[in-house]
Amino acid sequence: MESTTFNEKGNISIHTENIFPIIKKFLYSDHEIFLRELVSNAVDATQKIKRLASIGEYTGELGDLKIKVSVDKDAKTITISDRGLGLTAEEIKKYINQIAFSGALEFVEKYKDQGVERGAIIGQFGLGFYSAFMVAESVEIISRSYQDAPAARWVCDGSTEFEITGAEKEDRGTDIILHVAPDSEEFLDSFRLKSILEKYGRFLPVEVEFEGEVINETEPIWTKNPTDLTDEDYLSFYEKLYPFSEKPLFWIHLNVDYPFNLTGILYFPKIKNELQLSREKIQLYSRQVFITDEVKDVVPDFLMLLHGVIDSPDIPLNVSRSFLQADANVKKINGYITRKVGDKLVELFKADRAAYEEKFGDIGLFVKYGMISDEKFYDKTKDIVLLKSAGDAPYATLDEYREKTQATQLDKDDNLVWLYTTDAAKQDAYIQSAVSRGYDVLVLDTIIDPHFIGKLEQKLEKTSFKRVDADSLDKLIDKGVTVESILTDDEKKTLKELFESVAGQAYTVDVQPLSADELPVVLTQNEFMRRMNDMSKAGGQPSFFGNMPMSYNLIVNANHPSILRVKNAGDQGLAKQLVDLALLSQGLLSGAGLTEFIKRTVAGL
Ligand SMILES: Nc1ncnc2c1ncn2[C@@H]1O[C@H](COP(=O)(O)OP(=O)(O)OP(=O)(O)O)[C@@H](O)[C@H]1O
Repeated sequence: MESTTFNEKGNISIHTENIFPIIKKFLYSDHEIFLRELVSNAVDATQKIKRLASIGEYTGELGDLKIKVSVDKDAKTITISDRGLGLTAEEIKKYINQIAFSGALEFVEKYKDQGVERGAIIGQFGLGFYSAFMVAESVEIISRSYQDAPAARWVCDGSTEFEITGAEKEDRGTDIILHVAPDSEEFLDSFRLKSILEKYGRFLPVEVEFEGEVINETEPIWTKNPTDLTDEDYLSFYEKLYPFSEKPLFWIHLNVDYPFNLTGILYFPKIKNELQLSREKIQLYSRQVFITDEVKDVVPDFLMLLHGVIDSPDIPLNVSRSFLQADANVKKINGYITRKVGDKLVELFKADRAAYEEKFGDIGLFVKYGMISDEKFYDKTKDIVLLKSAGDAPYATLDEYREKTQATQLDKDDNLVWLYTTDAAKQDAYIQSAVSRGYDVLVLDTIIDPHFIGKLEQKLEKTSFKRVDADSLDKLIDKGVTVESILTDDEKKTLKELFESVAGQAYTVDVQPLSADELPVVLTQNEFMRRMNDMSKAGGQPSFFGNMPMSYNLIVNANHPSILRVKNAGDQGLAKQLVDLALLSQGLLSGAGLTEFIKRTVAGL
């Protein structure tokens, strides 16, 4: 067969009339973004003229550099005016007519040897200007360059045709005039316009004036040197970002310029309840332009609980989510933030343990969440995570707690068993009997704790966790001591049947010889089954275990005097009473069962 021998190279051609509507429609999902883009361009133009002046390329007066935004409802126009470097007719043709040819990048390239860093200039894609067409049916540029050239006027109605002519303009700088399209007249509302300006431009580095008022703060504290700032500065900035919030516990000033650029301040909020967690969010900025408060992919999940500001020109902004997740810079930023937060916590712990302990109620959630979700964070914070015991014992670190329990809570195989309660009030009876045996009981009652327990079991050698009601005391920490049974196997069988008939089918009955100091009947929940059940409830997904009812065991203490009485007299009434007491201590006796129990008890008084 003859082989094909095509070999041709060429350029793929794009027809602008096809691509233009796509840019207009889909470049940004949110139409209000046009204002962010145009004001950013004005900021860039202003920064550029300042830079040119500072390196002696521009020797004229800089004058008032305020950017002015105005709206004319009758003429249906929005105007953005700057006193930046301006554009000559040639430059308009070059930078504006060529979509995706960014003058910003070219400027940085040209002047980088004279100290212009990438970070000073916002634009990077050469697309932002066209977002104007999302809201305007035609756009005018009237500009006068700082260079000796006549002013120029460019008009385009959103088709691929444009017109460029001379213009009258005294001042250096650029006016962008949007002739707002009928379907976008909402943007002619000055409240709306002002709120968009404030949202995106609140911390822009050049003053922006709207209706006679400067709407921004040009030097927000995250751009300053931490040594020049006081606690008051940080607190009042927090108040500005999140009015009416409680004071944050502490904060971290982020500042890195290699291998990526990032500044910001992260605050640890005081958490009042777990539901409120995601209400106030971290705000993401790029060169002081607000981008979003959906920082999901930029900030590690567990740090979403924090508040504050992150500013980085290295986060790709105009691209899709999936790209963001895969972006190497974003990954590095994630790692950096995680490390900084870990460092700060260690520093607080070391500097003043008492103060750290006081805050731990609030920050415990971050620390545990972080330890679960990030190995490096686990390593960093494993020595400063604190455990709290029931009663009034002080907080202990993992090592301290190991030391504390080593002598008393080792089982026969040398495994350390850490007992815990998920509800100290409900499980009080169990806690008290464990404590009277000389055991310690941890309080692990937050939503994150089941996962935290799982993580610790995976990381700590020969250590397991059991909830205080998971078994009889003798079995919770199995010391391998066999308690002799007073009863024969036959007698135990009889007792088992008797208790089964009294307890009903919901409970499995197990007759065991336990120490005499244990209760006559204890209701327990197998640790493994209970965890499976809890997990599937928390995950909201039906699972194999989730579909099964909670399983409870009634452990009958074959060595308890009351049980011997039940056996000797075949006393069903006493058996019922003992079972009800066990149910009561788990909060499982209610309704008719409870009423009967009360009646029976009162009658016996
Ligand atoms: N107000 C202005 N004054 C002077 N030059 C401007 C002005 N607005 C736009 N330009 C020039 O036009 C170019 C293209 O602007 P455009 O907003 O499309 O892209 P960009 O700002 O470079 O990048 P991005 O897409 O990230 O905004 C700019 O790089 C700049 O050179």
